[in-house]
Amino acid sequence: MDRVTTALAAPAPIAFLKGHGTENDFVIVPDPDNALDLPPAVVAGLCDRRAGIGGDGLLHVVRCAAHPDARAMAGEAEWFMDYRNADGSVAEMCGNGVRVFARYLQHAGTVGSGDLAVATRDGVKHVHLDKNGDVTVSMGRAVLPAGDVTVSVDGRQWPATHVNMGNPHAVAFVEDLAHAGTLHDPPPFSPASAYPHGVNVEFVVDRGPRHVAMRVHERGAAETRSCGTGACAVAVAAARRDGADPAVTGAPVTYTVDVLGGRLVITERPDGSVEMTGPAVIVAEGQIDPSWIEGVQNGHA
Ligand SMILES: N[C@@H](CCC[C@H](N)C(=O)O)C(=O)O
Repeated sequence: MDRVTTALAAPAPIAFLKGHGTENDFVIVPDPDNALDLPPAVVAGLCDRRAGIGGDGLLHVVRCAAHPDARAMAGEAEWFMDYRNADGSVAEMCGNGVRVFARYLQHAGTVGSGDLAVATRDGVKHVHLDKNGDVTVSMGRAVLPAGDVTVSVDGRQWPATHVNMGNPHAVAFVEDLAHAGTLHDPPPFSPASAYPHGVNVEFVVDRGPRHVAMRVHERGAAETRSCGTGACAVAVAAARRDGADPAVTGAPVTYTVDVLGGRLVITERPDGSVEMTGPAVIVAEGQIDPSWIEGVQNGHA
């Protein structure tokens, strides 16, 4: 009798890319039809710098029409940035991420240079892509909720400005960026009710007229070398501290924000919209072994 051998089809490898914007780095997972299961443990595993690929976050690239959180935006944008922090949590928005997301679409040949709409959990963002140069994103308006907030590190305490850029930020002006310490842990803030879902905390010093430098502890990650929404929050907080409000004067205000991984330029316009310009780089492409993902899901990767 003939033996019939049934070959089990091996699960297909999953494509990924690695990219960064001012050294805020991301694992990019193209998944146009939203076919992949990416639970928090898998995202955290992929972002792990020793056991995984490594990144401050993950950009899941999905068509709006295929994702329940983005379907309503499908008329305005084809692509949805399903952003995840390195610990697997979901965030509303990522400023460096949206530039890298757009650069990926250009790199893949999906879009050319020029203007592009990208859907995010904070709505549709309009991006302008230079062929090889910087990427500019219209980030929407900054909201500055009233109320006093303080943040502290190693027994030092500072008043902070609460700025919402779609995601929450506490911006503290300090005398020296070294005062933020190692930033291994999230800086405690007060009152506890100010940020029920956690917060990104920026520490800022002046470098010159309309020029500041910052360090950041990102919610769901750790200290990162840059944060785009954070740089926007910092620019708006610095402008208000310096008595500049484009909505009052009718003139745009531009700040240069130095981050550990480079430089971002932020302009606030009289209509309140905030524009960010900075680099976005694709570094590598590869394949994820599906059996590794299975191991992470079963807790033994
Ligand atoms: N790195 C990002 C912000 C990512 C999200 C943030 N950690 C949050 O939880 O809000 C940026 O460039 O804006």
